[in-house]
Amino acid sequence: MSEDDLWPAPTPERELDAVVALPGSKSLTNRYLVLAALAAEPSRLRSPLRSRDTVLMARALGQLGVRVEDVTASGDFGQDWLVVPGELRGPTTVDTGLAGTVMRFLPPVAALATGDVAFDGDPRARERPMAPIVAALRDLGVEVDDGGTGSLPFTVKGTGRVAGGTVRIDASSSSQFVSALLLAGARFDEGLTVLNTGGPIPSEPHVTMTVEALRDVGVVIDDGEPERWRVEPGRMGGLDVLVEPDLSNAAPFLAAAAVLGGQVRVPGWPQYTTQAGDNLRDLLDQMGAEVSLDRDGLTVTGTGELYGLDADLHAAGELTPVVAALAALAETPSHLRGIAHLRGHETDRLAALATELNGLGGKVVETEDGLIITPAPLHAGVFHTYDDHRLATAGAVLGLRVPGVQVENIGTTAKTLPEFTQLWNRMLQGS
Ligand SMILES: O=C(O)C1=C[C@@H](OP(=O)(O)O)[C@@H](O)[C@H](O)C1
Ligand SMILES: C=C(OP(=O)(O)O)C(=O)O
Repeated sequence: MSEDDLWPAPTPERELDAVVALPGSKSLTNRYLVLAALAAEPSRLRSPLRSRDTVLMARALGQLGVRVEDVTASGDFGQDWLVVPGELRGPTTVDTGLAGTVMRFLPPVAALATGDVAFDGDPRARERPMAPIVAALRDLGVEVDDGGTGSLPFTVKGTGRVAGGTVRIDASSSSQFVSALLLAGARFDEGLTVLNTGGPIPSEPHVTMTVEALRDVGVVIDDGEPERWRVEPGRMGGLDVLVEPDLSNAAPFLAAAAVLGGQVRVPGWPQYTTQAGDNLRDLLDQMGAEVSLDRDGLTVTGTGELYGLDADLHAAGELTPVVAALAALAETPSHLRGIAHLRGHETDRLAALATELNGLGGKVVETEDGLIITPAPLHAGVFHTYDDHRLATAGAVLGLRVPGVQVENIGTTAKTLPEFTQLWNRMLQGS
Protein backbone atom coordinates (compact mmCIF):
# COMPACT_ATOMS: atom_id res chain seq x y z
CA MET A 1 0.00 0.00 0.00
CA SER A 2 1.56 3.32 -1.02
CA GLU A 3 0.94 6.71 0.57
CA ASP A 4 -0.88 7.67 -2.62
CA ASP A 5 -3.58 5.15 -1.75
CA LEU A 6 -4.57 7.00 1.42
CA TRP A 7 -7.40 9.52 1.12
CA PRO A 8 -7.66 11.95 4.03
CA ALA A 9 -11.40 11.92 4.71
CA PRO A 10 -12.60 15.51 5.09
CA THR A 11 -13.86 16.58 8.54
CA PRO A 12 -15.97 19.71 7.98
CA GLU A 13 -16.76 22.09 10.77
CA ARG A 14 -20.16 23.23 9.72
CA GLU A 15 -23.66 21.99 9.05
CA LEU A 16 -24.54 20.78 5.61
CA ASP A 17 -26.85 22.23 3.04
CA ALA A 18 -26.47 20.34 -0.21
CA VAL A 19 -28.28 18.77 -3.12
CA VAL A 20 -26.59 15.60 -4.34
CA ALA A 21 -27.73 14.26 -7.71
CA LEU A 22 -26.69 10.63 -7.96
CA PRO A 23 -26.00 8.56 -11.07
CA GLY A 24 -28.15 5.58 -12.03
CA SER A 25 -28.71 2.38 -10.12
CA LYS A 26 -26.19 -0.40 -10.64
CA SER A 27 -28.80 -3.08 -10.09
CA LEU A 28 -31.28 -1.57 -12.54
CA THR A 29 -28.67 -0.74 -15.18
CA ASN A 30 -27.26 -4.26 -15.23
CA ARG A 31 -30.72 -5.88 -15.33
CA TYR A 32 -31.77 -3.61 -18.19
CA LEU A 33 -28.57 -4.41 -20.09
CA VAL A 34 -29.18 -8.15 -19.79
CA LEU A 35 -32.86 -7.89 -20.73
CA ALA A 36 -32.02 -5.62 -23.67
CA ALA A 37 -29.46 -8.17 -24.86
CA LEU A 38 -32.06 -10.95 -24.79
CA ALA A 39 -34.83 -8.87 -26.36
CA ALA A 40 -36.17 -9.19 -29.89
CA GLU A 41 -35.63 -5.49 -30.68
CA PRO A 42 -33.30 -2.62 -29.72
CA SER A 43 -33.51 -0.82 -26.36
CA ARG A 44 -32.50 2.55 -25.04
CA LEU A 45 -31.23 3.02 -21.49
CA ARG A 46 -31.41 6.66 -20.43
CA SER A 47 -28.98 7.92 -17.77
CA PRO A 48 -27.52 4.46 -17.15
CA LEU A 49 -24.86 4.07 -14.50
CA ARG A 50 -21.38 4.04 -15.99
CA SER A 51 -19.12 2.44 -13.46
CA ARG A 52 -16.82 -0.55 -13.33
CA ASP A 53 -19.68 -3.03 -12.80
CA THR A 54 -21.87 -1.74 -15.59
CA VAL A 55 -19.05 -1.21 -18.08
CA LEU A 56 -17.95 -4.81 -17.45
CA MET A 57 -21.52 -5.94 -18.15
CA ALA A 58 -21.75 -3.89 -21.36
CA ARG A 59 -18.36 -5.14 -22.52
CA ALA A 60 -19.22 -8.77 -21.85
CA LEU A 61 -22.48 -8.48 -23.78
CA GLY A 62 -20.53 -6.87 -26.64
CA GLN A 63 -18.21 -9.86 -26.71
CA LEU A 64 -21.25 -12.13 -26.94
CA GLY A 65 -22.51 -10.35 -30.07
CA VAL A 66 -24.72 -7.58 -28.66
CA ARG A 67 -24.10 -3.99 -29.79
CA VAL A 68 -23.98 -1.54 -26.87
CA GLU A 69 -23.51 1.96 -28.27
CA ASP A 70 -23.17 5.38 -26.70
CA VAL A 71 -25.82 7.74 -27.99
CA THR A 72 -26.44 11.41 -27.34
CA ALA A 73 -27.30 12.25 -23.77
CA SER A 74 -30.87 12.74 -22.74
CA GLY A 75 -30.18 13.03 -19.03
CA ASP A 76 -27.68 14.58 -16.67
CA PHE A 77 -25.20 11.73 -16.53
CA GLY A 78 -23.52 11.49 -19.90
CA GLN A 79 -24.63 9.44 -22.81
CA ASP A 80 -27.44 6.94 -23.09
CA TRP A 81 -26.87 3.36 -24.10
CA LEU A 82 -28.49 1.97 -27.21
CA VAL A 83 -28.54 -1.82 -27.06
CA VAL A 84 -28.99 -3.76 -30.29
CA PRO A 85 -29.36 -7.49 -29.68
CA GLY A 86 -27.63 -9.96 -31.99
CA GLU A 87 -27.06 -13.66 -32.24
CA LEU A 88 -25.30 -14.71 -29.05
CA ARG A 89 -22.03 -16.47 -29.73
CA GLY A 90 -18.72 -17.54 -28.28
CA PRO A 91 -15.97 -18.36 -27.98
CA THR A 92 -15.01 -15.56 -25.67
CA THR A 93 -13.74 -14.83 -22.17
CA VAL A 94 -15.81 -12.64 -19.86
CA ASP A 95 -14.07 -10.56 -17.20
CA THR A 96 -16.50 -10.38 -14.29
CA GLY A 97 -14.31 -8.04 -12.22
CA LEU A 98 -15.81 -8.21 -8.75
CA ALA A 99 -19.36 -7.66 -9.98
CA GLY A 100 -21.88 -10.11 -8.53
CA THR A 101 -24.35 -9.09 -11.21
CA VAL A 102 -21.91 -9.95 -14.01
CA MET A 103 -20.68 -13.24 -12.55
CA ARG A 104 -24.23 -14.46 -11.70
CA PHE A 105 -26.43 -12.94 -14.43
CA LEU A 106 -24.30 -13.86 -17.45
CA PRO A 107 -23.74 -17.65 -17.19
CA PRO A 108 -27.42 -18.39 -18.05
CA VAL A 109 -27.11 -15.93 -20.97
CA ALA A 110 -23.92 -17.71 -22.07
CA ALA A 111 -25.86 -20.98 -22.12
CA LEU A 112 -28.01 -19.41 -24.86
CA ALA A 113 -24.92 -18.57 -26.93
CA THR A 114 -23.24 -20.92 -29.37
CA GLY A 115 -19.68 -21.70 -28.31
CA ASP A 116 -17.61 -21.68 -25.16
CA VAL A 117 -17.86 -18.70 -22.82
CA ALA A 118 -15.15 -18.61 -20.17
CA PHE A 119 -15.69 -16.57 -17.00
CA ASP A 120 -13.08 -15.23 -14.59
CA GLY A 121 -12.64 -12.12 -12.48
CA ASP A 122 -10.71 -10.45 -9.68
CA PRO A 123 -8.98 -12.75 -7.17
CA ARG A 124 -11.84 -12.18 -4.69
CA ALA A 125 -14.38 -13.08 -7.38
CA ARG A 126 -13.02 -16.63 -7.24
CA GLU A 127 -14.07 -16.78 -3.58
CA ARG A 128 -17.61 -15.47 -3.97
CA PRO A 129 -20.42 -18.07 -3.88
CA MET A 130 -21.16 -19.45 -7.36
CA ALA A 131 -21.86 -23.16 -6.85
CA PRO A 132 -25.68 -22.90 -6.78
CA ILE A 133 -25.84 -21.26 -10.21
CA VAL A 134 -23.37 -23.75 -11.69
CA ALA A 135 -25.41 -26.64 -10.27
CA ALA A 136 -28.68 -25.13 -11.52
CA LEU A 137 -27.33 -24.76 -15.05
CA ARG A 138 -26.14 -28.36 -15.02
CA ASP A 139 -29.56 -29.52 -13.81
CA LEU A 140 -30.98 -27.74 -16.84
CA GLY A 141 -28.67 -29.72 -19.10
CA VAL A 142 -26.05 -27.01 -19.65
CA GLU A 143 -22.43 -28.17 -19.66
CA VAL A 144 -20.23 -26.14 -17.33
CA ASP A 145 -16.55 -26.90 -16.92
CA ASP A 146 -15.42 -25.64 -13.51
CA GLY A 147 -12.72 -28.21 -12.80
CA GLY A 148 -14.89 -29.45 -9.94
CA THR A 149 -14.54 -26.25 -7.91
CA GLY A 150 -18.07 -24.81 -8.07
CA SER A 151 -16.50 -21.36 -8.34
CA LEU A 152 -14.85 -19.06 -10.85
CA PRO A 153 -13.09 -19.57 -13.21
CA PHE A 154 -15.37 -21.78 -15.31
CA THR A 155 -16.53 -22.21 -18.88
CA VAL A 156 -20.12 -22.44 -20.02
CA LYS A 157 -20.35 -24.59 -23.13
CA GLY A 158 -23.25 -22.88 -24.85
CA THR A 159 -25.22 -24.73 -27.53
CA GLY A 160 -27.53 -21.88 -28.48
CA ARG A 161 -30.51 -23.25 -26.62
CA VAL A 162 -31.66 -24.39 -23.17
CA ALA A 163 -34.64 -26.69 -22.79
CA GLY A 164 -35.73 -25.15 -19.48
CA GLY A 165 -38.24 -26.74 -17.10
CA THR A 166 -37.97 -26.77 -13.32
CA VAL A 167 -34.86 -26.09 -11.28
CA ARG A 168 -34.25 -26.21 -7.54
CA ILE A 169 -31.66 -23.89 -6.07
CA ASP A 170 -30.31 -22.92 -2.66
CA ALA A 171 -30.45 -19.13 -2.84
CA SER A 172 -29.74 -18.49 0.84
CA SER A 173 -26.30 -17.03 0.11
CA SER A 174 -27.39 -14.65 -2.68
CA SER A 175 -30.60 -13.45 -4.29
CA GLN A 176 -28.60 -13.03 -7.49
CA PHE A 177 -28.86 -16.77 -8.25
CA VAL A 178 -32.63 -16.49 -8.55
CA SER A 179 -32.46 -13.22 -10.48
CA ALA A 180 -29.93 -14.72 -12.90
CA LEU A 181 -32.13 -17.67 -13.80
CA LEU A 182 -35.30 -15.59 -14.08
CA LEU A 183 -33.69 -12.98 -16.35
CA ALA A 184 -32.87 -15.59 -19.01
CA GLY A 185 -35.76 -18.00 -18.34
CA ALA A 186 -38.20 -16.68 -20.94
CA ARG A 187 -35.66 -17.53 -23.64
CA PHE A 188 -35.55 -21.19 -22.59
CA ASP A 189 -37.69 -23.49 -24.77
CA GLU A 190 -40.10 -24.44 -21.99
CA GLY A 191 -39.60 -21.35 -19.87
CA LEU A 192 -38.46 -21.91 -16.32
CA THR A 193 -39.77 -22.66 -12.85
CA VAL A 194 -37.34 -21.79 -10.05
CA LEU A 195 -37.79 -23.18 -6.54
CA ASN A 196 -35.68 -21.97 -3.64
CA THR A 197 -34.88 -24.99 -1.49
CA GLY A 198 -32.43 -23.21 0.81
CA GLY A 199 -33.03 -20.87 3.72
CA PRO A 200 -34.58 -17.42 3.33
CA ILE A 201 -33.33 -15.41 0.34
CA PRO A 202 -31.37 -12.30 1.28
CA SER A 203 -31.84 -8.97 -0.50
CA GLU A 204 -35.42 -9.91 -1.41
CA PRO A 205 -36.24 -6.51 -2.98
CA HIS A 206 -33.70 -7.36 -5.67
CA VAL A 207 -35.77 -10.38 -6.71
CA THR A 208 -38.85 -8.16 -6.91
CA MET A 209 -36.78 -5.76 -9.01
CA THR A 210 -36.01 -8.64 -11.39
CA VAL A 211 -39.66 -9.69 -11.58
CA GLU A 212 -40.80 -6.12 -12.31
CA ALA A 213 -38.09 -5.56 -14.93
CA LEU A 214 -39.13 -8.78 -16.66
CA ARG A 215 -42.73 -7.57 -16.75
CA ASP A 216 -41.48 -4.29 -18.26
CA VAL A 217 -40.27 -6.27 -21.31
CA GLY A 218 -43.48 -8.26 -21.58
CA VAL A 219 -42.43 -11.48 -19.87
CA VAL A 220 -45.19 -13.38 -18.10
CA ILE A 221 -43.98 -14.34 -14.64
CA ASP A 222 -45.88 -15.77 -11.68
CA ASP A 223 -44.39 -14.93 -8.29
CA GLY A 224 -47.58 -15.55 -6.33
CA GLU A 225 -46.21 -18.39 -4.20
CA PRO A 226 -43.37 -18.03 -1.71
CA GLU A 227 -40.02 -19.44 -2.87
CA ARG A 228 -41.36 -20.26 -6.35
CA TRP A 229 -41.21 -18.33 -9.62
CA ARG A 230 -42.62 -19.40 -12.97
CA VAL A 231 -41.40 -17.65 -16.13
CA GLU A 232 -43.36 -18.43 -19.30
CA PRO A 233 -41.39 -18.82 -22.51
CA GLY A 234 -41.86 -15.99 -24.94
CA ARG A 235 -40.65 -12.98 -26.83
CA MET A 236 -38.97 -10.23 -24.87
CA GLY A 237 -39.66 -6.68 -26.02
CA GLY A 238 -37.22 -3.76 -26.08
CA LEU A 239 -36.97 -1.13 -23.36
CA ASP A 240 -36.94 2.64 -23.41
CA VAL A 241 -36.25 3.44 -19.81
CA LEU A 242 -34.86 6.18 -17.58
CA VAL A 243 -32.69 4.54 -14.92
CA GLU A 244 -33.55 5.58 -11.35
CA PRO A 245 -30.75 7.10 -9.25
CA ASP A 246 -28.81 4.57 -7.19
CA LEU A 247 -30.44 4.75 -3.77
CA SER A 248 -27.88 2.53 -2.06
CA ASN A 249 -25.18 4.92 -3.20
CA ALA A 250 -27.19 7.70 -1.57
CA ALA A 251 -26.41 6.14 1.82
CA PRO A 252 -23.15 7.95 2.67
CA PHE A 253 -24.47 11.32 1.50
CA LEU A 254 -27.70 11.11 3.48
CA ALA A 255 -25.75 9.74 6.43
CA ALA A 256 -23.61 12.88 6.32
CA ALA A 257 -26.63 15.01 7.23
CA ALA A 258 -27.41 12.68 10.13
CA VAL A 259 -23.81 12.97 11.36
CA LEU A 260 -23.10 16.67 10.80
CA GLY A 261 -26.52 18.23 11.07
CA GLY A 262 -27.97 20.42 8.34
CA GLN A 263 -29.57 18.81 5.34
CA VAL A 264 -28.88 16.81 2.21
CA ARG A 265 -31.38 16.32 -0.57
CA VAL A 266 -31.21 13.65 -3.24
CA PRO A 267 -33.38 14.73 -6.20
CA GLY A 268 -35.25 12.18 -8.30
CA TRP A 269 -35.92 9.81 -5.39
CA PRO A 270 -38.74 7.63 -6.71
CA GLN A 271 -42.09 7.55 -4.93
CA TYR A 272 -42.22 3.84 -5.66
CA THR A 273 -39.15 1.69 -6.18
CA THR A 274 -37.87 -1.84 -5.80
CA GLN A 275 -34.41 -0.60 -4.77
CA ALA A 276 -33.27 -1.81 -1.35
CA GLY A 277 -31.77 1.64 -0.77
CA ASP A 278 -35.28 2.96 -0.14
CA ASN A 279 -34.91 1.36 3.32
CA LEU A 280 -32.65 4.29 4.18
CA ARG A 281 -35.74 6.36 4.87
CA ASP A 282 -36.74 4.13 7.73
CA LEU A 283 -33.22 3.43 9.00
CA LEU A 284 -32.20 7.10 9.19
CA ASP A 285 -35.50 7.97 10.84
CA GLN A 286 -34.87 5.28 13.48
CA MET A 287 -31.41 6.72 14.07
CA GLY A 288 -32.82 10.15 14.87
CA ALA A 289 -32.70 12.09 11.59
CA GLU A 290 -35.70 13.78 9.99
CA VAL A 291 -36.60 12.27 6.65
CA SER A 292 -39.01 13.68 4.13
CA LEU A 293 -39.92 12.52 0.64
CA ASP A 294 -41.68 14.83 -1.78
CA ARG A 295 -41.56 15.78 -5.44
CA ASP A 296 -38.21 17.48 -4.96
CA GLY A 297 -36.63 14.27 -3.75
CA LEU A 298 -35.58 12.81 -0.43
CA THR A 299 -34.35 15.24 2.21
CA VAL A 300 -32.56 14.14 5.35
CA THR A 301 -32.08 16.68 8.12
CA GLY A 302 -29.75 15.99 11.01
CA THR A 303 -31.17 16.76 14.45
CA GLY A 304 -27.93 16.69 16.42
CA GLU A 305 -28.97 13.34 17.84
CA LEU A 306 -27.77 10.03 16.49
CA TYR A 307 -29.15 6.87 18.11
CA GLY A 308 -28.11 3.29 17.67
CA LEU A 309 -30.65 0.78 16.41
CA ASP A 310 -31.59 -2.87 16.39
CA ALA A 311 -32.16 -3.74 12.75
CA ASP A 312 -32.57 -6.83 10.62
CA LEU A 313 -30.79 -5.87 7.40
CA HIS A 314 -31.36 -9.20 5.64
CA ALA A 315 -33.35 -7.50 2.88
CA ALA A 316 -31.03 -4.53 2.47
CA GLY A 317 -27.61 -5.90 3.32
CA GLU A 318 -25.75 -3.56 0.99
CA LEU A 319 -26.62 -0.68 3.34
CA THR A 320 -24.75 -2.31 6.22
CA PRO A 321 -21.33 -0.62 5.91
CA VAL A 322 -22.76 2.92 6.12
CA VAL A 323 -25.27 1.96 8.82
CA ALA A 324 -22.42 0.39 10.81
CA ALA A 325 -20.40 3.60 10.47
CA LEU A 326 -23.37 5.60 11.75
CA ALA A 327 -23.84 3.12 14.59
CA ALA A 328 -20.20 3.55 15.59
CA LEU A 329 -20.80 7.31 15.88
CA ALA A 330 -24.13 6.97 17.68
CA GLU A 331 -24.91 7.65 21.35
CA THR A 332 -26.48 4.25 22.06
CA PRO A 333 -25.61 0.66 21.10
CA SER A 334 -26.69 -1.09 17.91
CA HIS A 335 -27.35 -4.63 16.83
CA LEU A 336 -27.31 -5.30 13.07
CA ARG A 337 -28.73 -8.75 12.30
CA GLY A 338 -29.70 -11.10 9.47
CA ILE A 339 -26.61 -10.37 7.39
CA ALA A 340 -24.50 -13.53 7.44
CA HIS A 341 -24.58 -13.47 3.62
CA LEU A 342 -22.39 -10.35 3.70
CA ARG A 343 -19.44 -12.68 4.27
CA GLY A 344 -19.71 -13.52 0.55
CA HIS A 345 -19.86 -9.95 -0.73
CA GLU A 346 -16.95 -7.90 -2.13
CA THR A 347 -15.13 -8.87 1.06
CA ASP A 348 -16.29 -10.55 4.26
CA ARG A 349 -18.04 -7.36 5.28
CA LEU A 350 -18.74 -8.43 8.86
CA ALA A 351 -15.09 -9.22 9.54
CA ALA A 352 -13.88 -6.15 7.65
CA LEU A 353 -16.23 -3.75 9.46
CA ALA A 354 -15.37 -5.19 12.88
CA THR A 355 -11.63 -5.03 12.19
CA GLU A 356 -11.63 -1.53 10.73
CA LEU A 357 -14.01 0.04 13.25
CA ASN A 358 -12.08 -1.53 16.12
CA GLY A 359 -8.86 -0.28 14.52
CA LEU A 360 -10.15 3.25 15.04
CA GLY A 361 -10.98 2.54 18.69
CA GLY A 362 -14.51 1.18 18.15
CA LYS A 363 -16.18 -1.53 20.16
CA VAL A 364 -17.59 -3.94 17.62
CA VAL A 365 -18.29 -7.63 18.08
CA GLU A 366 -19.02 -9.93 15.18
CA THR A 367 -21.88 -12.38 15.75
CA GLU A 368 -22.82 -15.34 13.60
CA ASP A 369 -25.14 -13.20 11.50
CA GLY A 370 -24.28 -9.61 12.26
CA LEU A 371 -22.55 -6.98 14.34
CA ILE A 372 -22.99 -5.58 17.84
CA ILE A 373 -21.70 -2.03 17.95
CA THR A 374 -21.21 -0.23 21.27
CA PRO A 375 -20.41 3.48 21.28
CA ALA A 376 -16.75 4.27 22.00
CA PRO A 377 -14.55 7.29 21.29
CA LEU A 378 -12.92 6.88 17.88
CA HIS A 379 -9.49 8.15 16.89
CA ALA A 380 -7.44 8.85 13.77
CA GLY A 381 -6.12 5.99 11.68
CA VAL A 382 -6.16 4.16 8.37
CA PHE A 383 -9.48 2.62 7.34
CA HIS A 384 -8.76 -0.31 5.00
CA THR A 385 -11.31 -1.09 2.30
CA TYR A 386 -10.52 -4.58 0.93
CA ASP A 387 -11.53 -3.55 -2.62
CA ASP A 388 -15.02 -2.92 -1.29
CA HIS A 389 -16.69 0.26 -2.53
CA ARG A 390 -19.10 0.29 0.40
CA LEU A 391 -16.32 -0.05 2.98
CA ALA A 392 -14.72 3.00 1.35
CA THR A 393 -17.86 5.11 1.68
CA ALA A 394 -18.30 3.94 5.29
CA GLY A 395 -14.78 5.24 5.99
CA ALA A 396 -15.73 8.61 4.51
CA VAL A 397 -18.74 8.81 6.86
CA LEU A 398 -16.53 8.12 9.89
CA GLY A 399 -14.12 10.81 8.75
CA LEU A 400 -16.89 13.42 8.95
CA ARG A 401 -16.76 13.22 12.73
CA VAL A 402 -13.34 11.70 13.49
CA PRO A 403 -10.33 13.85 12.50
CA GLY A 404 -7.45 12.02 10.85
CA VAL A 405 -9.29 9.10 9.22
CA GLN A 406 -7.48 8.05 6.07
CA VAL A 407 -9.38 5.79 3.70
CA GLU A 408 -7.18 3.35 1.85
CA ASN A 409 -7.98 2.96 -1.88
CA ILE A 410 -10.92 5.34 -2.09
CA GLY A 411 -10.73 4.66 -5.85
CA THR A 412 -12.45 1.34 -5.23
CA THR A 413 -15.70 3.36 -5.18
CA ALA A 414 -15.42 3.20 -9.01
CA LYS A 415 -17.18 -0.17 -8.78
CA THR A 416 -20.49 1.66 -8.63
CA LEU A 417 -19.75 5.39 -8.22
CA PRO A 418 -16.60 6.63 -9.98
CA GLU A 419 -17.44 10.24 -9.07
CA PHE A 420 -17.69 9.56 -5.33
CA THR A 421 -14.92 11.92 -4.13
CA GLN A 422 -16.05 14.78 -6.36
CA LEU A 423 -19.64 14.44 -5.14
CA TRP A 424 -18.45 14.18 -1.54
CA ASN A 425 -16.26 17.29 -1.74
CA ARG A 426 -18.99 19.22 -3.51
CA MET A 427 -21.53 18.23 -0.88
CA LEU A 428 -19.22 19.39 1.91
CA GLN A 429 -18.65 22.69 0.14
CA GLY A 430 -22.40 23.19 0.14
CA SER A 431 -23.15 23.00 -3.56
O1 LIG B 1 -29.26 -8.28 -7.83
C1 LIG B 1 -28.63 -7.27 -7.48
O2 LIG B 1 -28.50 -6.28 -8.22
C2 LIG B 1 -28.03 -7.26 -6.13
C3 LIG B 1 -28.44 -8.16 -5.18
C4 LIG B 1 -27.89 -8.21 -3.83
O3 LIG B 1 -26.99 -9.30 -3.77
P1 LIG B 1 -27.06 -10.46 -2.62
O4 LIG B 1 -28.39 -11.09 -2.70
O5 LIG B 1 -25.94 -11.37 -2.99
O6 LIG B 1 -26.86 -9.75 -1.31
C5 LIG B 1 -27.16 -6.92 -3.45
O7 LIG B 1 -26.48 -7.06 -2.25
C6 LIG B 1 -26.23 -6.52 -4.58
O8 LIG B 1 -25.55 -5.33 -4.25
C7 LIG B 1 -26.99 -6.25 -5.85
C1 LIG C 1 -22.95 -6.79 -2.83
C2 LIG C 1 -22.73 -5.83 -3.72
O1 LIG C 1 -22.36 -5.99 -5.01
P1 LIG C 1 -22.44 -7.21 -6.04
O2 LIG C 1 -23.41 -6.78 -7.12
O3 LIG C 1 -21.04 -7.33 -6.59
O4 LIG C 1 -22.89 -8.44 -5.32
C3 LIG C 1 -22.87 -4.40 -3.36
O5 LIG C 1 -22.82 -3.56 -4.27
O6 LIG C 1 -23.02 -4.07 -2.16
